[in-house]
Amino acid sequence: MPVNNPVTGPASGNASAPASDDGHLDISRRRLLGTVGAAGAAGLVIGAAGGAGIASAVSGDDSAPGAGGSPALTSVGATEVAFHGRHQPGITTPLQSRGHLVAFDLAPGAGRKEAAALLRRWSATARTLMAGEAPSGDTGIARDAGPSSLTVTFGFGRTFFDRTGLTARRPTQLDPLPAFSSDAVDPKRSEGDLWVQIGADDALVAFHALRAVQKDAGDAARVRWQMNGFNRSAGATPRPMTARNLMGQVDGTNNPKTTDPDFDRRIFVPADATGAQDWMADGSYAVVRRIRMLLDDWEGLSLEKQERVIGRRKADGAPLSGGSETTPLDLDKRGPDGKLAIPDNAHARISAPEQNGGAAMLRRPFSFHDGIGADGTPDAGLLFVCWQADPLRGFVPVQRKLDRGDALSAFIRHESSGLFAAPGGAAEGEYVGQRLLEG
Ligand SMILES: C=CC1=C(C)c2cc3[nH]c(cc4nc(cc5[nH]c(cc1n2)c(C)c5CCC(=O)O)C(CCC(=O)O)=C4C)c(C)c3C=C
Ligand SMILES: [Fe+2]
Repeated sequence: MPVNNPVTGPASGNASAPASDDGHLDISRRRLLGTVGAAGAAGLVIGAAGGAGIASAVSGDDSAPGAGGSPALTSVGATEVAFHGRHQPGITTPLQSRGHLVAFDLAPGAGRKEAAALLRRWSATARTLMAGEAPSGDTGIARDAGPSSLTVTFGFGRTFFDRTGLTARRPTQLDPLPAFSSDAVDPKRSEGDLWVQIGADDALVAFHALRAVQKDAGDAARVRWQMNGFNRSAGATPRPMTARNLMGQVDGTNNPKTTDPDFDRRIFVPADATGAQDWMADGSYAVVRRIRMLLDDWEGLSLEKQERVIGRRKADGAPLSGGSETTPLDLDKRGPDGKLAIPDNAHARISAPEQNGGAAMLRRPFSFHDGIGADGTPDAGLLFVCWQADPLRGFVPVQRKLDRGDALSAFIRHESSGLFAAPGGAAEGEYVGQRLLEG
C-alpha cells in the first residue's frame, strides 16, 4: 500500500500474520464486511497483491468483476493493519484520512471487573473490524468496504486508576501536565478514564468503528467527549507526500523515523519496564490537544511572514536556511543582512530536539473542522496527538518552551487536553490492558 505519510517511515512490527514492517498485512484473506452475515455465507475473500497491497477478488467465479458478484476492492479499502503485535496499532501506522477520538468515563459503580470486561469486548471488536469482518449484530455501516487501514488504539487516563482500585499501579508519567500560560482548556472536553483513537482511510469504516466502540461500552462507561478529524486522502497527491495542515503548512517533516536508532527508546516504554509501569512495556503515552487555529488572523499574514512564523517555506516545507524539505535545519545560518535565516521565535527552531535537551515525540495529528461560528470564524484546527515514551521527556519540555516564545502562539489556542497511557499491543488470545487489569 502506498504510504501517505513519509514522516513516520516504515513502522515497527505490528503483525502476527504475514505483514509488512508497518503492520499492514500484505496478504489478506479476509471476509468482507457484509458478506459475513448471520447466515455465515461463504463470502468474498480478498487477496491483496503482494507488496503493492492492491486487492483482487479471488474467491470464485461469481465474485469476479462484471460476473454479477462484488468487484475487487480498491487499494485503499484492501489495506489491513494487524491488531495483534508488540505495539498497539495506530501509533506508527501511516496517517489515515479519517479519525475519531473519544474519551469515556467509567459509569458510577463500574470498577476493575467491569473495566476488564470492557477492554476484552473492545479488543475483540477492534480485532474483528480491523480484519474487515463484521461483528455479530452489526450495524452494516461499513458494509461493502474492506479494512481500509482501520486502527483502534486504547489508552488509560489518570482517573482510571482510582476508580478501579489500581492507584498503586498508576505510573508517574500520568501525573497531570503542567498548566501552560497560553492554555484555554475546557475541562469537560479534556482527560477521561479511557481513551480510544480510531483511524481509517474511509469515513464510513471509521464511523462504523466509533459506533461499535460506543455500543460495546454498554453500561460500563459513558462518553465524556468525542472529536472528529481528517487528513488528506490516500492517493490525492501524485506521489506520497508529507501531510499539510489547515494553515497550509507541510506538517510532520521532522518527525522521528522508525528507522532512527533511538526511535523505540524515544517513543515506546522499554520492554523490560518495572515498577508501577511494568504493565506499560512496549506501550506509549499519548498527549492529545485540540488546538484551534485562528485562521482569519493567520491568512491575513503575508506569505513571507507566515514562513518566518514556522521557519520553513510553505510551498515545499524546506527550511528557511536552505535546501529541500528533508534538509536539516541550519539554526546558525544568517542572511546577508546578518539576521538569523530561521528567526529565533520560529516554531520549527523552538520545537527542535536540539533546543530541548533532545526531547522528541511522534506527532500523529488529524485536522478538524466543526463548523463556522456566529462570528464567521471557522472552528477548525489540529487534533494534535503525539506519542512518546515519557511525556516529561517529550511533550512537556517542548510545550514549555513554545509557551514562552513561539511565533505560532498568536495564531493558535489550546482548547482541550488529555494524557493517556496506551499499553503495549495484545498478543493472540489477549486483550489490550490485560497485564494491568489481571496482573
Ligand atoms: C508541544 C509540541 C507541539 C505542538 C503543540 C505543536 C503545534 C503545532 N505545530 C504546527 C505546525 C508545525 N510544527 C512543526 C514542527 C514541529 N512541531 C513540534 C511540536 C509541536 N507542535 C515539533 C517537535 C516539531 C519538529 C521540530 C523539529 O524537529 O524540527 C512544523 C514544521 C515541519 C515539521 O517538522 O513537522 C510545522 C509546520 C501547528 C500548526 C501546530 C498547532 C496547531
Ligand atoms: Fe509543531
